[in-house]
Amino acid sequence: MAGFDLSGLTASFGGERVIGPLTLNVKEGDQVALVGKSGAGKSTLIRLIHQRVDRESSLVPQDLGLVNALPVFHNVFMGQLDKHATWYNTVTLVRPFKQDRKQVLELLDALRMSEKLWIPTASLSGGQRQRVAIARALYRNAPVLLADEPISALDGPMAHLVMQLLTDRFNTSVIAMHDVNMAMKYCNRIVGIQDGQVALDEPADQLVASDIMSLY
Ligand SMILES: Nc1ncnc2c1ncn2[C@@H]1O[C@H](COP(=O)(O)OP(=O)(O)OP(=O)(O)O)[C@@H](O)[C@H]1O
Repeated sequence: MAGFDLSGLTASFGGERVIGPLTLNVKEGDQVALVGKSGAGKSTLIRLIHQRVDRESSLVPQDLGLVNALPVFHNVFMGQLDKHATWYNTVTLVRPFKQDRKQVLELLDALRMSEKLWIPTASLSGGQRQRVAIARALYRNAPVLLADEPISALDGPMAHLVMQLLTDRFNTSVIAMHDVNMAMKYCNRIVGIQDGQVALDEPADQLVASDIMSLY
């Protein structure tokens, strides 16, 4: 599976509908930026999509989902936990295999933090922690990337480096983003969410920033 076609997506909290019913058809090659004001429903939608496509996706959740007590290596390795036998994962906890160390190190190098390989995740900065979650998604290497504000804690040059990496490595993605200019630069389709509904769905090259700003 590379794309997906989901319908009947709904979510409610305390009896109040915050998403849908909503239909989203994402084709292979679609790099979708989910935009919309705070509280519009982007994170909830990413979670709903993840529930449906699950193992076919690499997820970068907004809360990152890292295990603070474990080193960076192990947090990145978790991206492939379900691809290995239990014995392999258990051995890795104590003595990681050479080929995995090499692969994780290459990813960290691409994210400019190879020196942090064995550092406990708890002692990293916010931007470094975000890059660990990104490395875990890259390591998983699933057909679809689902990412919820993956560059929110990164400085300008690092945000560009990460978006370039993500769009190079994942042919199909749904990325919730607040930065409209970054969304238009790195994604080829813009989906605007307003009050839990799709209020805009256009190719990025047919929009200007002010078209998107009307959602805010
Ligand atoms: N666990 C929850 N319990 C109750 N309400 C929730 C919960 N999660 C989200 N909501 C509500 O659902 C709506 C959509 O929230 P969501 O986090 O999806 O928005 P968002 O567009 O991702 O916002 P942001 O850009 O601030 O991250 C909001 O009104 C929010 O208060």
